[in-house]
Amino acid sequence: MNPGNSGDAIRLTAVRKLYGKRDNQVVALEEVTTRFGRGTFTAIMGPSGSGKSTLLQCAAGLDQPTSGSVLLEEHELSELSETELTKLRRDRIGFVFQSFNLLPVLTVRQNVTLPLRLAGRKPDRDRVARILEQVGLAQRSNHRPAELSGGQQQRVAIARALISDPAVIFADEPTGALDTRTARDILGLLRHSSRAAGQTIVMVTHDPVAASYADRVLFLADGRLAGELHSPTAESVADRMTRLGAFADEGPRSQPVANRGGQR
Ligand SMILES: Nc1ncnc2c1ncn2[C@@H]1O[C@H](COP(=O)(O)OP(=O)(O)OP(=O)(O)O)[C@@H](O)[C@H]1O
Repeated sequence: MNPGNSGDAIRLTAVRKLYGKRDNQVVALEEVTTRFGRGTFTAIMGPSGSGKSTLLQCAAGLDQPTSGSVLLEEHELSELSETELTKLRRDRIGFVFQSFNLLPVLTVRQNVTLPLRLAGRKPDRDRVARILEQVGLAQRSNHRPAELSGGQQQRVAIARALISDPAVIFADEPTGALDTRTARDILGLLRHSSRAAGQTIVMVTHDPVAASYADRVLFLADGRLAGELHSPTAESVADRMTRLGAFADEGPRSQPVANRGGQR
């Protein structure tokens, strides 16, 4: 292990990401430097198009920065081959997306154990039972996704992310498709994973209430870091988002009061 990195699960240094060519080039990320401590839960917020998903994709090794470095545990991602990256993602990273990405023909149990079986590992019966219990799906293990509610499907996706005991879980709008109550269950589950199991959670969200479950919120604006909040509350997050102009077209109540012209 890199001795200088013992407290960090992920470290980004001067990460830049450009899309497109010359005259229609988009700067999605500009000089982003930050770290994600082991066992911490971070929410990433910012206006639409500010680079949140790009940051998540680069940090998870799903996309390559144009320049800069991403260290995930002791691995410099740009130095890994595609095969090594695939193995790292499979063994050390869990993903949860808004769209669940479950396979409709498989049962809950088969969906949850799929990552292990793809990796040629035999699922441990007790562990599978424990995780299904933890996400409240013990009674549903033989059902197919179409027989479950949206919240239950998202819990299957979380169980699937947890099954290989990943060091890091990346979640992109994991509660975007869920009602408020179900969303809170899911967020509680993610928070529990960081507190009880020491997993590092990085979650993109638009929702200040969802972000308030995290230990820290990172704000992005125009591809740059625009501050962070520790021990966030829904109110403090909403206030910061309003100042970043994120809610600008949602009506007069959410307009900044004190600032003119969007200045911060
Ligand atoms: N594959 C791509 N090709 C070209 N431009 C892209 C691509 N992916 C993202 N972008 C651009 O990069 C910028 C950042 O996009 P990104 O999806 O990371 O933002 P975001 O903050 O996640 O947005 P949202 O909240 O709307 O999902 C945007 O201007 C977007 O149009």
